[in-house]
Amino acid sequence: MTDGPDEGMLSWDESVFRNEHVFEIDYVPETFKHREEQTRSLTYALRPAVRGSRPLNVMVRGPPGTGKTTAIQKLFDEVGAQTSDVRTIRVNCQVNATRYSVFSRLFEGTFDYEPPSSGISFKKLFGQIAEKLVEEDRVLVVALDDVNYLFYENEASDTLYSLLRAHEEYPGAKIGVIVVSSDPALEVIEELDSRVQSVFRPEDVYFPVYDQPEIVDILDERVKRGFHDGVISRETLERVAELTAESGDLRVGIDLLRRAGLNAEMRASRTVEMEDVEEAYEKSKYISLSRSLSNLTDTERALLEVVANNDGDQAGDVYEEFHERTDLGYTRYSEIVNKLDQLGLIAADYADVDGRGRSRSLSLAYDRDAVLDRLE
Ligand SMILES: Nc1ncnc2c1ncn2[C@@H]1O[C@H](COP(=O)(O)OP(=O)(O)OP(=O)(O)O)[C@@H](O)[C@H]1O
Repeated sequence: MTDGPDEGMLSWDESVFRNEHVFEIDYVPETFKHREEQTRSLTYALRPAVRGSRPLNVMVRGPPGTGKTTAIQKLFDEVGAQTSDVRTIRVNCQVNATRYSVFSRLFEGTFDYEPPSSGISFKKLFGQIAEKLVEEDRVLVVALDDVNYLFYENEASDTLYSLLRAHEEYPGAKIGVIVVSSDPALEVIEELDSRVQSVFRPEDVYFPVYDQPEIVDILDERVKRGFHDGVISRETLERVAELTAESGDLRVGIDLLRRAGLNAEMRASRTVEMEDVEEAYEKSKYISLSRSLSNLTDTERALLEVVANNDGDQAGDVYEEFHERTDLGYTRYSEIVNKLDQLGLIAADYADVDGRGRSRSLSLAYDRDAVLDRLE
């Protein structure tokens, strides 16, 4: 750097970023620190598949942003590099929340094209996938990522039952299942039908939240790849880690770094300072809120908006307004209330109401304006 008058100031063609892409949501990190034990357990469960046998089923649990999806992606990449005799398919259940839609994804992963849009029966869809497996003598490993969404739609038992009993209907079909859940309130196994429970005895792999020193360690790697040298001080990075640890979701930290970098550029500064981080946090702290909202249907969004406008009201009163807006009945209403509650968007608490016995009151789990802004 020179001692000229512009020292410390960015010009138009300069950037604090060496590679902004490392802060994007779909970026798969080169290194995956502090998950050695979990990676070992997953590898152990999948090892039989590489030898041509049915792998162990696995249940992966842990709060949001603790590396579950990344671990599976890395594992599948590794299996793919070892052998072509194993087909690995990850299904995002936030998007594919019914048995039919999960199997459509499996069809696509098997044949490299989508099932006919005119629609075929579930039995046919399943039959074609299984027959292809047997014909190719391949093992299929299915990861049901964010499986909690299958539970919200009451589709989990049927989906798992079909996958786990496939070899009975299609002899020779070898399928292993990894279910991934980020809902701490969901006791995955207990909530499955007993017919599924009797065949599903998965290995347990738990992903705890990262502690602050671990977060510093992981984010430091991104900083090195993403920012030019000297852009962010250790002290500022530690503040980022401290804010990230408040939610436990590593996505907050990654988003914080990116936004703080953009804020620094906005000030035409070559360095990211505390003020850039604090300002960025006002947005980054809502990243999990934005993520949950982006997957809601129109009626679910409508209900959330009604709750936002009647924060703390009784479920019965909220229903009336919801019904007026959507014309939907009480059963559907209750299902959506439960889903929003399980997603941590609202809290549905029982309370005594004068003279009316016990009733649920619905309140928002986030700041009202933050929710309404993001629903627009
Ligand atoms: N150990 C790690 N090293 C580097 N990056 C990581 C690590 N763990 C998580 N990440 C990053 O954090 C983000 C969230 O991770 P990931 O999607 O794997 O979490 P998750 O547990 O599957 O979350 P959710 O339950 O919400 O789906 C991703 O951008 C991922 O790259």
